[in-house]
Amino acid sequence: MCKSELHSFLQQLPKCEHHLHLEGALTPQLLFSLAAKNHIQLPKDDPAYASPEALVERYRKFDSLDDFLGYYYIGMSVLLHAEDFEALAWDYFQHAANDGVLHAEVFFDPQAHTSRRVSYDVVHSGFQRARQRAQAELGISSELILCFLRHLPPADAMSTFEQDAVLASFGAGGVVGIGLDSSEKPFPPELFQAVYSKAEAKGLKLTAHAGEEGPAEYIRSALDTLKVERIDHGVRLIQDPALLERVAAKNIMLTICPMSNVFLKGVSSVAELPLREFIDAGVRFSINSDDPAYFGNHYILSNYCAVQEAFHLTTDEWIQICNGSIRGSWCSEGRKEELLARLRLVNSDWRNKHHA
Ligand SMILES: Nc1ncnc2[nH]cnc12
Ligand SMILES: [Zn+2]
Repeated sequence: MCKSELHSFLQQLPKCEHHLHLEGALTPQLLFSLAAKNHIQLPKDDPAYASPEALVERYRKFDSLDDFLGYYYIGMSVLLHAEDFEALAWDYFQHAANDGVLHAEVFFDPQAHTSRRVSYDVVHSGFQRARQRAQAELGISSELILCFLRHLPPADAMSTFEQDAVLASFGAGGVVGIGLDSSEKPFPPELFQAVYSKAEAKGLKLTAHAGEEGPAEYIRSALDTLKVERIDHGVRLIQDPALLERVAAKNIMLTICPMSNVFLKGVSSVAELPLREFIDAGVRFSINSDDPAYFGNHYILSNYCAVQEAFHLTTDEWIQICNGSIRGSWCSEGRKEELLARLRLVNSDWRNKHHA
């Protein structure tokens, strides 16, 4: 629970999450229980794997994206069966529901599983079951975004994209778009132009991580060469005023992850993020949790609260942020209307209570 007076308002806002790695929702508790169930030996030479508590302590000391990614890829080695992927995603959706998420567009990393001989169908079917359950039991609509790992060769991304099971999951299979993640430097977006161009031809939505640790130039390249309509993170946009103006004019949405940036030492506190500058320049952004199980259990509401405590936004500014985040979502127009109606209701309730 955050300290802000606006906590109940922030809780009730109809949230859309656009930047959440399902594998990053693997809590140390679930990690250890799946390791035991699946007889996976966790690294013996790293004291962090002595217990879930020791792992939580280690996660507090990440010093960079790559330091985190080392643990992220070891963590997911416990996921073997469709029911494991389902349990992982279901755990996330329950947190999301508690935090007032009504729509979630979630990333997953197929190459990190197929390279361990876990088939795409196993991964996808587990996530699908959790998505259906989230819709039926929690009222959360969701989409999947298939991410390519940029530290692997672009040819690997292409051969993943072209697998029959992958192609079959686009559209009705819940995969609405593609993304690009993992170590940002030295893997500039343009390396992946060919696979993005194929995805565009299939009508998929396009996004990419850029400007998290990498330079603003990576944001420009993601826009120019990959033709993305969103940028994941994008905080380094502040270093290039002309590009910032272009992003604002084109209504490109940044999917910002405040607590992730603090945990991975991109900034020393949330207050250091250029959010005031983005708001003043008309840059659209949504607020997200990235890998909450690795970043102090800061799910989306906790990220909203951290932003409020750092920037003291007005309720009108929050309504603006949520409005942009709904409009920038990749759900149907009908679903957007439902979410916007909910937002109007929260706004009018708040006004009635506080301006009566
Ligand atoms: N924050 C992040 N940046 C890049 N790749 C990731 N994969 C999971 N989380 C990530
Ligand atoms: Zn991310």
